[in-house]
Amino acid sequence: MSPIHVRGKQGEVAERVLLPGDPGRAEWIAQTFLEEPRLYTSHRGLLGFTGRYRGVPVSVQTTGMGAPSASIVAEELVSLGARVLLRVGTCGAVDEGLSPGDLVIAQGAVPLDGATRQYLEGRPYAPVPDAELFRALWKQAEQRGYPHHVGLVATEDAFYATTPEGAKAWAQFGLLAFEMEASALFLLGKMRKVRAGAILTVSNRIGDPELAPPEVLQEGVRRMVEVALEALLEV
Ligand SMILES: O=P(O)(O)O[C@H]1O[C@H](CO)[C@@H](O)[C@H]1O
Ligand SMILES: O=c1cc[nH]c(=O)[nH]1
Repeated sequence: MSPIHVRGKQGEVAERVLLPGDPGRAEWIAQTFLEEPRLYTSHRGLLGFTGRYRGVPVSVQTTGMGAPSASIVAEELVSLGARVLLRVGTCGAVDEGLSPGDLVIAQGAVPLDGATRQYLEGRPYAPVPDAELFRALWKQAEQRGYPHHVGLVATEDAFYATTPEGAKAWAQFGLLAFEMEASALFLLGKMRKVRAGAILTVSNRIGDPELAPPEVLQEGVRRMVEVALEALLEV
């Protein structure tokens, strides 16, 4: 029997899973990086593929946008046998030192989202990634010399509610960027005893009306996926 949303069957999802928000990115990753990719679910547009990377089974599963959708997908992936959940996403820069196309390796995610709050039932908590996955991401980015930043991100619900002024206020607490899924994935990693991590590409500055030029964004995403796949093989 398949779960309600991720309509894969037992055995169709690999232990190691990349999690982009965007189904187009999932398809591109599967076609560009995986050997013999096979679609196991397309329900609700949450495309999921399994193939091999350097001979090792890897899945790439769309989360959709936001922690409510990502948490549903993560729970169902775990029920299907996933043991490593690695978000490959985009983010809006807060810190002045970040440029479009740079990579951000999340060391923790401030949980501004409602899904994490509901799971925690009001408890204060600091969602952090799996330490070994985090270390592998950092090492792989460093080895390749790709511009990258390591630190705190915030997971928000309302993309358009965050203003440049609001972002500036967060910058004083060391926040690098905003995104919309990491905190719930990190929390679920701890709750369900699987490894979770997140690497992001800077797609814009908070408040920009447009994303970075396509070629800059595409090269950042390509680097992010390369780093993510190599890190996946280390855990
Ligand atoms: O590019 P993805 O992985 O979707 O990530 C970011 O982009 C979406 C918002 O545009 C949100 O999902 C946010 O987290
Ligand atoms: O949450 C997000 C994600 C990407 N870009 C933003 O501005 N905000």
